[in-house]
Amino acid sequence: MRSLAWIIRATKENDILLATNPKSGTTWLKALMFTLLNRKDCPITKDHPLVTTNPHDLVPFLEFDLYANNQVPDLASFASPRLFSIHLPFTSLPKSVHESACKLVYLCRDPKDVFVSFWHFANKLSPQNVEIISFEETFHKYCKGVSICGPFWDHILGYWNESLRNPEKILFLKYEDMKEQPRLHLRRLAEFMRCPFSAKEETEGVVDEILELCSFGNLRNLEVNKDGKVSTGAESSAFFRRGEVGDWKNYLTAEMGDQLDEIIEEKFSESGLSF
Ligand SMILES: Nc1ncnc2c1ncn2[C@@H]1O[C@H](COP(=O)(O)OS(=O)(=O)O)[C@@H](OP(=O)(O)O)[C@H]1O
Repeated sequence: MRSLAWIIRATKENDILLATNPKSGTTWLKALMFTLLNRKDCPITKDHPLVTTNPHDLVPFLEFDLYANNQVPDLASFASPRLFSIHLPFTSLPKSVHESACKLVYLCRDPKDVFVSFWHFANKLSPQNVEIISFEETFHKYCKGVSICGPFWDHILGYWNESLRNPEKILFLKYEDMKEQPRLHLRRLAEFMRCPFSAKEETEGVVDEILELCSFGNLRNLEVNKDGKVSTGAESSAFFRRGEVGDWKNYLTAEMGDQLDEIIEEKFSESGLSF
């Protein structure tokens, strides 16, 4: 990842950033946040942008898409409020994010499911002539904190602690909670993004319409996500695997599960966070 001090220096007051550790449900939240924010201009019809465009091309990553090959991307062309995404750890965010009134939504997920999701994703993206990465070796590294955005505990705790200090600035969400009570958390998200549901929308069932549009089953079965590629060249289908809570049980041995649980307990016990 590039040096990031210069990224987001143009952060505006009403920008909204989605921050995640990879494989925590970014694609889902991108779809939900895009749909929430743009629902006046893009009502939920068969012509909705999500029907023809993968969520990653609607909400770009600052570090992987916009700044990857361009030191001065044209951020002004994005409609306000602008919606961007980042995988950066909290400690890598530049001053402008802290100093502006821009808002951050952080989504985390059970690290065991994140690991399994990441391993599948990395193998799916490997060129065919490259040996697929070993499950055991990758697991060993993950437990030691070796992963693309640093130790998962630092990534999560960085945003978690700040969300406790500054709840107006950071909304901290969990994938598992979103799965369990999607309506509740979608309403919280809409409030936080300064676009709460009106009484009329509530009566008309817009909450459920958005959840259905952005559901795993719906997005995965769209042509664009079955056969298409995102702008970075990755297959769209790679972002939709199972979308379940607890799939780690199908891949990690009981010992591996215990090992990760011990690390989770050790790293998070004093934080009030649990998985
Ligand atoms: N709509 C929806 N609802 C619920 N879950 C979903 C959805 N879309 C994608 N997914 C699942 O999210 C996992 C991919 O994580 P990310 O989107 O964070 O990947 S990435 O970091 O953007 O590459 C990956 O999880 P696993 O299935 O466990 O691998 C996806 O299947």
